[in-house]
Amino acid sequence: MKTGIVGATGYGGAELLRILQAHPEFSITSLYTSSQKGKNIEEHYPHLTGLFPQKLEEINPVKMAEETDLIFLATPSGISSKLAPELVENGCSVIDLSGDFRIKNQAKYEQWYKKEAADLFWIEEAVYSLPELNREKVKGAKFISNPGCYPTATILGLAPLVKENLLAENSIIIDAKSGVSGAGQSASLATIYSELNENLKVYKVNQHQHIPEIEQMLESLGYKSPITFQTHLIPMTRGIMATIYGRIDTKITKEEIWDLYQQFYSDEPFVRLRKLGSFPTTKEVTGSNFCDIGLDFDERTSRVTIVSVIDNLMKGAASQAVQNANIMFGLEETLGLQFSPVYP
Ligand SMILES: NC(=O)C1=CN([C@@H]2O[C@H](COP(=O)(O)OP(=O)(O)OC[C@H]3O[C@@H](n4cnc5c(N)ncnc54)[C@H](OP(=O)(O)O)[C@@H]3O)[C@@H](O)[C@H]2O)C=CC1
Ligand SMILES: CC(=O)N[C@@H](CCC(=O)OP(=O)(O)O)C(=O)O
Repeated sequence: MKTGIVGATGYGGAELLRILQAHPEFSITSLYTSSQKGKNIEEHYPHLTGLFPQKLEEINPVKMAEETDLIFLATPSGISSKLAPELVENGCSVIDLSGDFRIKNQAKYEQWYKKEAADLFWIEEAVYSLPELNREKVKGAKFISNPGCYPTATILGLAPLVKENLLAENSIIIDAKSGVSGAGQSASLATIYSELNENLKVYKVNQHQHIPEIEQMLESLGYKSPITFQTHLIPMTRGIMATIYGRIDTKITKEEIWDLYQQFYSDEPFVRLRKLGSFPTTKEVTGSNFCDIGLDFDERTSRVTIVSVIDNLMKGAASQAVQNANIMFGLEETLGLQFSPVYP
């Protein structure tokens, strides 16, 4: 399949290049840029020296749709809302890694992203796909909206309990931490070494744009109340840890909760559960498409603690996008994604 990437010079795009280089079905034929036309990707990323001969081309949706079967949009929010519809209309399949088509309510998108929403028709056309929860909708789809990084870790951590309606109203609190690559490649004061090194920062308190995405998905699974969701920047390059708390009012034991998770994820190739009372670290999923989950239940407080980790650039972005591409094209879901995490 002829495959193109827009935003290959960014971090998510670079991970797409790494994964697709070894993929047996998706062949990278074209790379597109808004700022580096005519250059080779190795001028931007020396670690890719000698690997991708094609020059970066300018963005022209009609031409792109003629040249490729599938385009990954690894662009900032506010870009794909314009680009994706033209590509799909011209017959190209699209997977958008940005937030532009995830939130199905335009007013909510504008409130949280502080940007103009995409056209409602195209928001509805885009299939939001967290494969473990809605892969059926993806088969044969032409246009996929890939989930956000924090939502992936959070929703996978909560889904088994939410689907069983076990969490009390207004009881979910998510304390999430991300490595700095989550902010992309462009430098900002918050992410430079001297600001971040040996430091821990909370940011976007009660204002994170992933709140409506998580709430939308939890609502579709049956949890109707708002969540408390806070994010922290931690001095490491990659990884997200979402530590999730919720209250369970039904009489239940921790072993029963763990059994529920085991059953829910028993056939999932990319969700790994730790033994009851053991918890994953971010390094244990680095460079992979895994989401690792550990949990405990405190019978004194009736509170469950769930720890869910992913690599933000992989299961949180690029490798999940490839998982979606595999499903879209009727391929084995794990194709090109069966590699171990990078450790240590
Ligand atoms: N980083 C992460 O962990 C995650 C990121 N995402 C989302 O994925 C997308 C990409 O993120 P990330 O790779 O981190 O971001 P980066 O900032 O690292 O890269 C984004 C790329 O987009 C391209 N770009 C910038 N402006 C435009 C434009 N006007 N038109 C077309 N392309 C443009 C740039 O490439 P060029 O200059 O060559 O055009 C740039 O390299 C974002 O929407 C992000 O929110 C989602 C989940 C996790
Ligand atoms: C560490 C860091 O800054 N992370 C980013 C991740 C967001 C992202 O990837 O943007 P989307 O809304 O397109 O998913 C943030 O918190 O805003």
